[in-house]
Amino acid sequence: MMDADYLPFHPNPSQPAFRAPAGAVDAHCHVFGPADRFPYHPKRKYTPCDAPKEKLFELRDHLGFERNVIVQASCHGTDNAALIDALESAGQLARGVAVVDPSVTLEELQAMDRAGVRGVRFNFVKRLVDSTPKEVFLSIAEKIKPLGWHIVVYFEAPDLEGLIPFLNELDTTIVVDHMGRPDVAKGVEHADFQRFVQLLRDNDRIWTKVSCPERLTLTPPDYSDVVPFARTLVEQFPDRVLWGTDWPHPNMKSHVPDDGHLVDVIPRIAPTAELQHKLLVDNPMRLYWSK
Ligand SMILES: O=C(O)c1cc(C(=O)O)oc(=O)c1
Repeated sequence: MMDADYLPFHPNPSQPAFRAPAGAVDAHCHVFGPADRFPYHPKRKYTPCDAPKEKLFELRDHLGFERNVIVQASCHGTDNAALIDALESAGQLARGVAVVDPSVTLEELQAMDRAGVRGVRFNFVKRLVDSTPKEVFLSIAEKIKPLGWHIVVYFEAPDLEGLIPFLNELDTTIVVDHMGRPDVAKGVEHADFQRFVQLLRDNDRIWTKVSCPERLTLTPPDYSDVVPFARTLVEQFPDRVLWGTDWPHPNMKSHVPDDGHLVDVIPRIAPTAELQHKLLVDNPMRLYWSK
């Protein structure tokens, strides 16, 4: 049963005004359960409502998108069964990012690759996971090399400085979730966000998702205070940005985001058709559908 204070995803999101280009990819979303088929992990730090693949694919069509990149969420730990099931149902219309144990075998990784997995996720957010020794992550990074997978990392802005040496040890494409979660109260010019911008300037193998204004805004459900952060990244790194709904929006406290409204933020952060095409089609297709 979901946590007492858990806010389930929006039951009927609005139709976005923004029309996504043909082939648009929701490059960050999750599937949860259903718990009776895919139980939540005993070590999870939250218990969500069920958010099955059927609802995800329904939302994809409702928002005018064509493909999904489904990211393993911490509530399922390293049991990727729900993710794999969704990938097998979607065929070429979905790819995945898994969370694996250091004991994972090459055969298991190859089976995930055949299902559509193209990366692993390293989660550093303390309220979501217990900390994992860097050596463990480095051993996983070694194991995925034969697959040519990339690494998605989820951390908060205060963690960045300490993580930079570790990120520099990962010699594969790295995708940072949700812009590294900047504190929008500090503004784009603050040293913290500038450190993140500099990280991408210094490392052309580091990408970022310009997602989750709903998590970062100080003025929910208005997302204007987050727009300058995402727009800076889209304009400075147009070939290394991805966008996602983050449906079903786990652990939201301030409000239940309307996915149609999230889509309508896109033209504000990617103000030209060319930038929108890179963000929603070219970049995710290059990273997830190039093999
Ligand atoms: O901020 C969060 O609570 C959150 C959690 C997860 C997860 O549990 O994996 O993933 C996300 O992208 C965001």
